[in-house]
Amino acid sequence: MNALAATNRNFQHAARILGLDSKLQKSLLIPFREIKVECTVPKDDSSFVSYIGFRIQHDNARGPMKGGIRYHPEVDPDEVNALAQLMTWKTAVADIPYGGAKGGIGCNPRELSVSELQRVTCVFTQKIHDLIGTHRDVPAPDMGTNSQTMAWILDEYSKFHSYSPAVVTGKPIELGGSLGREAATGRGVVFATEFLLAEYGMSIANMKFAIQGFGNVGSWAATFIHQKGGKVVAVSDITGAVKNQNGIDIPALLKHKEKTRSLKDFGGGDAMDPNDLLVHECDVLIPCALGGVLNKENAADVKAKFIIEAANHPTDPEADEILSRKGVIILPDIYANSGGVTVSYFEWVQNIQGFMWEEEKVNYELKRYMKRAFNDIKAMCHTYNCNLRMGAFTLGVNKVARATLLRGWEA
Ligand SMILES: NC(=O)C1=CN([C@@H]2O[C@H](COP(=O)(O)OP(=O)(O)OC[C@H]3O[C@@H](n4cnc5c(N)ncnc54)[C@H](O)[C@@H]3O)[C@@H](O)[C@H]2O)C=CC1
Ligand SMILES: O=C(O)CCC(=O)C(=O)O
Repeated sequence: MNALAATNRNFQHAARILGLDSKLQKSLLIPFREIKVECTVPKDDSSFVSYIGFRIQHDNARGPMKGGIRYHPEVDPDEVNALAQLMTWKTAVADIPYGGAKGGIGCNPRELSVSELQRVTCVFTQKIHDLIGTHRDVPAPDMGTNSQTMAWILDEYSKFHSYSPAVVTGKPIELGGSLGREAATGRGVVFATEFLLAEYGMSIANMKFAIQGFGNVGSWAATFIHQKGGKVVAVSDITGAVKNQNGIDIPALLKHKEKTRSLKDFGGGDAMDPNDLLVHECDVLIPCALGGVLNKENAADVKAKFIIEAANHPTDPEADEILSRKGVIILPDIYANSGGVTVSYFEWVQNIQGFMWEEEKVNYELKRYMKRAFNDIKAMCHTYNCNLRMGAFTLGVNKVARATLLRGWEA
């Protein structure tokens, strides 16, 4: 099932539970605006290459639209649309004053030089600069992009408008980025994991974790789990996978990856087939890479008792049903990975105030927001007798529906 169909299905299920008016349901699903642009840039060898870029602005009932920009060869409009919609529910679950958006360019950043990436980013920004803005739509990093990408967007945007650091978040600290944003999604994932495990009288120490993806989110999540005494028994990324039943030395793996840009040939574990990571023996599985990786082909073979959705939309609805029948507890993406956008919100607030917070304050507030959202989701699960995904969806959809109605929406 494609990402958009799956996301719509979860939304419709939540809307039915909430008893939302059918016309309002339809209106909430249709994106506010869909932008598709062609980005042609010279390569370093002077030949030209063209990419399609998207920015889908899903909803702005609760505030400016917010969400990352992804550079990946598989970016397609339906997937960006689904990810934009997920941002709308995520910002509502986190209770931060934003709507949802997402962007993407269908390129492979691993095959482009730094100057080629800069040119693609600048052309994309030239095409969308009129439609983003501090109080309109605020991009951030996602897969394949990082603080440098945000610095280029900020620079290009500022050529058309006044200098506006709050037009993007996830920036370098030197340009008004927030302390703690780089690690925030992984840190939030680990807070969320602790809150969930505590419900079952468990903690991270000595539990076994398997992590798919070792980029921004995966590497920070692995680092914090390792620090808290959890055993990361398997890690994979696009270059390969490594396992060690006694727990991988994560700082050593980070050093190896920094040196070789790969997980291959790491001395502190055995190589494994990356396709086996999701069904590896562990207590907690944390997908931190692509969407749709848990599906009807592999769900029955998952060994984990808990799945923490650090990636966006890693579990399709068929897998959801299979896993639920097996008794696997899934902490959904729109809550589990909301630490990133929550600290993006803190960054935006700091930029608007022209003030910088200490990192301790950022991390303290992040934990507080994540705890509140967890309790709010639990309350919805209790009210509607539903699982955590529907608890999070009903929480998010209800807030957006109420804001839409209060602003005067009429059928
Ligand atoms: N960066 C952020 O603040 C946030 C990211 N997310 C989500 O987290 C996920 C990861 O994002 P980032 O860490 O930022 O991206 P990233 O680009 O820093 O890292 C992605 C990782 O996934 C790996 N990967 C790609 N294809 C793979 C495959 N087929 N098998 C195994 N690994 C594969 C890459 O090698 C890399 O290690 C995405 O789903 C993203 O939407 C969600 C919320 C915020
Ligand atoms: O930090 C942000 O604004 C958005 C991060 C993001 O794209 C996501 O949560 O999926």
